[in-house]
Amino acid sequence: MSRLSFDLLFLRRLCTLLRLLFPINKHSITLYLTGAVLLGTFLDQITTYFVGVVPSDFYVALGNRDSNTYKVLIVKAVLIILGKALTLAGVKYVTSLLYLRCRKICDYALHRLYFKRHAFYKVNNNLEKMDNPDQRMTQDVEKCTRLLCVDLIGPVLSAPFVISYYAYLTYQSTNWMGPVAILVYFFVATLANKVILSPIVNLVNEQEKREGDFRQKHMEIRTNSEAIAFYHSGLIENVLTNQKLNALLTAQRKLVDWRFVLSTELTGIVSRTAFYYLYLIYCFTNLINLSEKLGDMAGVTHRVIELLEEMRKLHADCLETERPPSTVPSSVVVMASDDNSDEGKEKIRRRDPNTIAELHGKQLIDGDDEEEAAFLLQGGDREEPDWPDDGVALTLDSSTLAKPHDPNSILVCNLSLQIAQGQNLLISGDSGVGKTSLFRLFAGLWHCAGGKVDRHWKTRAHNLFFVSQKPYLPSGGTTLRQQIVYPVKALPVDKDLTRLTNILEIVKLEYLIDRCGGYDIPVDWDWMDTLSPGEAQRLSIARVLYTKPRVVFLDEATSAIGFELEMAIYKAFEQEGITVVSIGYRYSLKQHHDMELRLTGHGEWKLTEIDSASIVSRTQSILGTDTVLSL
Ligand SMILES: Nc1ncnc2c1ncn2[C@@H]1O[C@H](COP(=O)(O)OP(=O)(O)OP(=O)(O)O)[C@@H](O)[C@H]1O
Repeated sequence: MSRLSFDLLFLRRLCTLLRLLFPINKHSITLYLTGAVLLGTFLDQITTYFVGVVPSDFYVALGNRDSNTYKVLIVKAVLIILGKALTLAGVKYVTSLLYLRCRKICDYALHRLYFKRHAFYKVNNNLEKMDNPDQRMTQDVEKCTRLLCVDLIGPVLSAPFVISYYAYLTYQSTNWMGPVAILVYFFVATLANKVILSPIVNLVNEQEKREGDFRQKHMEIRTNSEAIAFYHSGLIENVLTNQKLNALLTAQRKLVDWRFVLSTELTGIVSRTAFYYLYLIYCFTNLINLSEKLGDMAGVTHRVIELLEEMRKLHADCLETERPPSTVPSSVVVMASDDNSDEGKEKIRRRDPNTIAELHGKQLIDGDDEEEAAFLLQGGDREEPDWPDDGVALTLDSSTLAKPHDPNSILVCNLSLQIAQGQNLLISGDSGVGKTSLFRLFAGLWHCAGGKVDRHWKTRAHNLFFVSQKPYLPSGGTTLRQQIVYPVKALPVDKDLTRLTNILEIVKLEYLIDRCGGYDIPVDWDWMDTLSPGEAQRLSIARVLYTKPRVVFLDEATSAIGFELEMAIYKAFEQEGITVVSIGYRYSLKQHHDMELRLTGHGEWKLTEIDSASIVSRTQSILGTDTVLSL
């Protein structure tokens, strides 16, 4: 790991961060908020000055026994205290709004790069040297923006003025009341804190929970990155993750609003005790504290901007240029509705920004990512012409596959093969020999060490559908419909219900309809934890039957399902005209395939035709004729 410190690299990264958070244009809300913070800090300093000098006026009036001046001073003091309370609370409120805005901008920008194409797969699978990207996007971004907006911006920008001014005043006067007042302030403020803070405990609790949910979502993406990458569903995950972020920010906003009330009351007490000649000491102490915070910020800024830079590089070099044009991934979030109306298509063609916001959540940075906008807006538009189609999905031409970062560790050597519609292929071989890695190559997640892969179709779910070894079911609040139609985004469409029920009957999961209270009720249990491995596999198969891809890639996708149901599932694939490429060990699987590619280790392989008739008779002899014929 590279050593990060407070150096030129930090300054460069700080500039990147500032450019991201404070874009210089007339719509830049963060710039306006920073202006408001500065104005508030300035006003706060003025009121602090008056709070400091008003006691001395009282001394003069009391010494002269001047009751008229004393009365005027009382009114003046009350106004000053109110002013101080308001400015301090105002500064706190505006800095908190600035922090929330900056956090949102920073996380949205990182999410956009993270979920675009397969960046999340690369950064999570050690294909790029990047530790804990999830922590960088959650905790580190939070800390970095909080330190910058809440702790540093106001004091750093106003420090030169405040220090020189109070240095001048201290030089001119002295007063023994200072330490006593500070002590009184300390006791009163502590007492007031204790009483007034109680109601916000619940809000803090909620905020912590939301923080945990947000982190958990990123953990989920990290753990299931391969499955999600196979689904090419980065964009729907982006939407789901932003939902968690927004729930967290809403909880934080409530807290900020409450603290606004709180600080208005507290500052009424606080402001009674400021003295300008002690203020200088306070300012210096503050600056010493700030240097500590600046150090903290340097650490997290390195981590956050390093991730941003790495992902930008990844998109610039690897994901775009290392692929032939036909392999540009097309992670499209398609709406699971039959919105084939002319109006719907027209909206999509026009790239209506409201449609994007409606479907995918509003992105803060408009950006000029034409390619991304095109992907997002192609939803449902299946009439768009594909590439020339001769029924061949993929061609491997003398392809050599090796483990990432280890070109000498060859898994498959010089393989020439075509994946074509109507030709079911079984891939077999011992554990760890490279079967799943071949799927990674087919899906464009890994690249060839030699030879080439030609993709004849766009990598979309309705063309090529990958079902990974470990089923992936998005967690919390997900409806049954969303689980079935994944990776497209679910919309309640009544006319789909019969079809969904038929599919659930094929995979024998119809009881889930009752258990979930229908198709469109968000369930409050975790799908992965609650469903058995066999049920999770059957739900993954239901997705295939819903999507009806031209070719499905099944990585031991029926390993936890009984023989009879497996037969029924393969029969359903055949009826739907879905070509199957399976990885599996079971002998009985052979009868559903035309060819077998056997990986024998050390890069060697054997491609043979399968004699289905002899397989069926052998399976019959093992399982009994009646069982097989009845299917
Ligand atoms: N990201 C990675 N980086 C380096 N090596 C990897 C990575 N992913 C997998 N491998 C290694 O590549 C080899 C092939 O893995 P693969 O998952 O293709 O095996 P498999 O044949 O599908 O095994 P199984 O039948 O047990 O699922 C294994 O030795 C595995 O440890």
